[in-house]
Amino acid sequence: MLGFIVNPVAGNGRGAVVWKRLETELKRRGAVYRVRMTSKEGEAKKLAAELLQKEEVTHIVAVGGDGTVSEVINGISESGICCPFGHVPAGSGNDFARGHNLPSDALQALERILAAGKQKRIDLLRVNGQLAVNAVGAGFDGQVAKITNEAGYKRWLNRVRLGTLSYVISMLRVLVSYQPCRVMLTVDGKQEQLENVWLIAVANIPNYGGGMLICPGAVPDDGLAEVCVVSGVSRWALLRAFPLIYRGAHVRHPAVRFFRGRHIRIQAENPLVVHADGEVADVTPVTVEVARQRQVVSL
Ligand SMILES: Nc1ncnc2c1ncn2[C@@H]1O[C@H](COP(=O)(O)OP(=O)(O)OP(=O)(O)O)[C@@H](O)[C@H]1O
Repeated sequence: MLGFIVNPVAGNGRGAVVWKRLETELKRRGAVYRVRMTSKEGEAKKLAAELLQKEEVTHIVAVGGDGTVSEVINGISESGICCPFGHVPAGSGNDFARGHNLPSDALQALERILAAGKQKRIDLLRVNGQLAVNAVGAGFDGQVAKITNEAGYKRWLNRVRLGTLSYVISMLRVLVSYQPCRVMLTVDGKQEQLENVWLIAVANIPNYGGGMLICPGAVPDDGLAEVCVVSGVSRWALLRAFPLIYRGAHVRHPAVRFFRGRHIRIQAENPLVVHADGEVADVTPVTVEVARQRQVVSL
């Protein structure tokens, strides 16, 4: 039986709208399912584990954005029950859906899940005892995630359906004050001493932060993470180069380097904020490990 976890506020209310369409279709088909609506942050994780442990649910579907996907996958993992996962995107960024080529149309996504045709095992990233589905980042973007989640303007802008603008405001705030520092990056035992590092992004899929192609070579089921390091660039050169990331054209920029591996250790001169899928998860030093082929996804 399918169990749906719905975040009604995802995508500035799109979650509730998408669920109405899905519910109508499920009823039309006479499908048997369970549904739980989230009422606050962190609840999707608990609800996913409960559906698996207390109901006869065998397949969990997250309806929402990347935050909901991340919480549900962590809930499945903590339940100790192995189950296929499906996703109907209804968020603002929907990087997970993009990274796995899931249909953006809700009914098409549901159709694929119900057909239970193509399923694939995907890698996940483990950091500080939790799983990230898309990416882990340290430094500049960790700081952006931190101040956005703490900022009053995020709630206000979400209310007027301009949630993504809060990240742009935070990015500009961090850009003027951020102090790049020396980082020791160890990828599968190989050490690299890096100077004036702005950020280190460890990704399982190419896209990040609502469509930036930070790690264009990341493959979600190859057992490896792609690591993007931005270093040795001035504040203003970084700002000028920023739009390149939306096309993945930053790969040729001299300030950008890439690594690939399974076991990534980040140690920095100053403690750097670390985010996992946009939520603050830790500070450096930190280890990110590829949890190989951990989750079955309906595609
Ligand atoms: N009823 C609720 N009220 C407020 N926040 C909620 C509620 N239910 C879930 N949340 C929180 O909403 C946050 C955002 O959800 P989600 O990431 O799914 O949508 P999004 O931010 O619009 O999409 P994306 O991450 O793809 O940009 C999550 O961190 C989640 O914990």
